[in-house]
Formats: sequence, C-alpha cells, structure tokens
Amino acid sequence: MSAGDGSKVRWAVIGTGNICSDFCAALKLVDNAETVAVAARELPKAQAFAKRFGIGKAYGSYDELARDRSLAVDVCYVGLINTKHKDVVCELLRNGRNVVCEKPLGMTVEEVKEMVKVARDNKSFLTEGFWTRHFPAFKKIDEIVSEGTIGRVSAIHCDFGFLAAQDSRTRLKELGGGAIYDIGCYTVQYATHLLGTPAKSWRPLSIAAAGVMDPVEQVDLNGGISMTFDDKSDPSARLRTLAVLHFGTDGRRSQTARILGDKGHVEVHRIMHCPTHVTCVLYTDGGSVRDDHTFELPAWRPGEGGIPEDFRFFFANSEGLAYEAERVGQCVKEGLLEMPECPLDESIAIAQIMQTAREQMGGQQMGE
Ligand SMILES: NC(=O)C1=CN([C@@H]2O[C@H](COP(=O)(O)OP(=O)(O)OC[C@H]3O[C@@H](n4cnc5c(N)ncnc54)[C@H](OP(=O)(O)O)[C@@H]3O)[C@@H](O)[C@H]2O)C=CC1
Ligand SMILES: O=C1OC[C@@H](O)[C@H](O)[C@H]1O
Repeated sequence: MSAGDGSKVRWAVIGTGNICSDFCAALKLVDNAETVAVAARELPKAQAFAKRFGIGKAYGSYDELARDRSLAVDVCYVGLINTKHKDVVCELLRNGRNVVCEKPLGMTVEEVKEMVKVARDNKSFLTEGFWTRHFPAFKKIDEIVSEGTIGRVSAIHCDFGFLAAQDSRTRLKELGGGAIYDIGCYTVQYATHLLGTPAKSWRPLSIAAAGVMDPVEQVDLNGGISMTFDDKSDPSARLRTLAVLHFGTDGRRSQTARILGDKGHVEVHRIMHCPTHVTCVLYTDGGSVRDDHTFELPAWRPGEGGIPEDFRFFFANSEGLAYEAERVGQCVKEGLLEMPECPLDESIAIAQIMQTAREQMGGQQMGE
C-alpha cells in the first residue's frame, strides 16, 4: 500500500509510550503526513492517545491493527519496548504494512535477520529508526568527511550516556534494557556509517568490548567498544581506522562525538544522536589550528509546523523526528523497500556488532 499520487502519507502508530507521543507530535510538523490510527495493549489507552492527537482510529491490540483489512495506511511507526519489536514488526510486514521500527531493530542478529527476511519476502518497506541520519547536522558531518575536508580519517570517538533511574526500561532486562541497546546502538551506527562500507557489509575487522554489568539485571550499565575497519580511502587496503565508542546509563556523559582526520577534525556537540552543532577544525601543515568553524543546524526548520505551544516533548530535539518521518514518507511514495541511507544489511551488521559486544561484556574475565 503506497501513496504514489501526491496525497498525504497516512501513518499508524504502534504504541502510546513516550517516543510514540513525541513521534506523533513531530508528524504534525510534516507537510504531507497524517496519523490515521494508533494501537496499544489496551483499548482505553489507545483511545486516550487518539483523542490527544486527533487520530481517527484506535485499536486495543497491535495485531488487530496489523490485520484490519479496512485500514488504509501507508506506513506504521513501531515505538514499543525492544523485546516487542520483532514479533510486532513481522506481523505488520506479513500483513503488507510498511514499517519504521525504533532502534534497536531487534534484540539479536537472528531477530534482525528474520525481520529483514519477512520484509523482503513480503515486499514491504522496513527501516530501523536511526533518526540521527536525517538531521542536517549529521548530513554536514557526512559532507565534511566525504569531501575530504579533514583529510584521511583515522578514528572516531563517541561518548553517549545519561543517568537513568534504577527502574527505567533502559535498565530492566525484561523490558529489553541495557545501555548498548538503548544508546550504544547510536555510537555503533556512527562507526558503521562513517568507517564501514557496503562492499565490506559494514563489518569491522576486529572488535573488543568491555562493560560494567548490573549484577542483578545482568544488563550493561556502562560499556565500551573498540573496533578496527579497513580504511576505505586506502586503495592498497593496508591502512586501518579505529572506532572508540563509549555508552552508559549509570551517569552523565559528554554526549559528543569526534571524527579525527589528518588535516583536521569534526566535533559533534551534545547531543550526538540528534545533533544541531558541528565544529570543523582544520590544521596548518605544522599541526596548529588554522580554522575553526561551527555550523548551527536546527532540530527542525524554524517556523514550520502545527504543534500546540504547550506541548512538551519527552526527549531532547524530538521535533527532529520529523526529518525521519518526511524521508520515510518519500521512500514509501517512491515505492522503495528500504532506505538507501539506512540499508537493512547495515542494520544486520549493527546487530552483529552489538551481539558480539554483549557477549564480550558479559563474559570477560582477566586471567591470573
Ligand atoms: N528515537 C529516539 O530518540 C528514541 C527511541 N526510543 C525507542 O523507543 C522504544 C520505546 O521507548 P519509550 O517510548 O522510551 O518507552 P516507554 O516505556 O515510554 O513506552 C513503552 C512502549 O512499549 C509498549 N509495551 C509493550 N509491552 C510492554 C510491557 N510489557 N511493558 C512496558 N511497555 C510495553 C508500551 O505499549 P502500550 O502503549 O501499548 O502500553 C509503550 O508503547 C524503544 O525501542 C527505544 O529504544 C526511545 C526514546 C527515544
Ligand atoms: O533513543 C534514545 O535516545 C534518548 C534516550 O534518552 C533514550 O533512552 C533512548 O531510547
């Protein structure tokens, strides 16, 4: 089902939690989008959400929405806890729905591969909701790096974290908790995007991870991953690049990223997963700073959209979800089955990196 005719892109929202609320508000900023349905585990919850956002149809189960043949919808947004992504997304895809699913796409490589297979078998659109990719500031980083402005990139550093409450879903195993799932995935996607290549299936050459685990929940609270990649700018394939990624839910962090080149570096200011400020620093031949310029690129285009003034987003820069929604709408209208800038094979690589890192974080022991 796709709207290839200039009509509005009809969205359904699966879930009524915090990110679903932010996403629905952000959809109000998008010119050619409308939200036509919402589903929750309980009907009253879906009805209350529908009333709040002026949504026409409410469902008391996710599957009911997926299977309702009378519901004409172009794309479904899944904003559920991580452990629910796979089953709900597959049911939507099997019913011919196009889907954007919040990160992380699945809990394991196996889950992600199954989701991708179901999408491909059913010729439905699927993408992992890495909204970072659609921010103008992230596109600026891409431009600086790909045009060679900072020269040969040798490494990237990321540091993303915040202090989560003990009972937050991000720290509870049953709800798909773990810092790597919640925010580590953003740092991993910086690495695969900037250092990985389609030719190498976005895979690193080596990976080493260490983590501080919650002794009761057995989820990571504070973790680090180091990875090496082939240097894509080196035709002799002898040079390597390095990613050093840090993430945590047990304390405040800088929430920044840095891309290091031999002619300069890029600083991504907080918050690196929804960036608005990027500084490009260029060196002289002697290695001192010759230029230092900060690009300010807003979380949404100023003055656009119809969000009531008293509306409060749960998360910082959530209006930027509108960029993702806008781009998904374009893809669906064009009849694409995946998003070129977030390919599904890259999502599989990201899941593979995260799974390897989780195994290492949980199982590490120092020898005598
Ligand atoms: N892009 C971004 O910036 C962000 C992305 N996220 C992602 O969004 C997803 C949801 O996060 P968030 O909105 O913060 O979480 P919330 O706790 O606010 O919402 C949880 C959602 O999961 C659903 N759910 C289904 N089963 C359960 C269950 N057993 N217990 C609790 N909830 C359940 C709830 O459904 P129902 O409505 O039916 O009750 C609700 O929609 C995660 O995958 C997270 O990674 C989160 C924050 C920001
Ligand atoms: O995607 C996210 O970004 C912001 C965090 O606060 C949140 O926990 C996470 O899911």
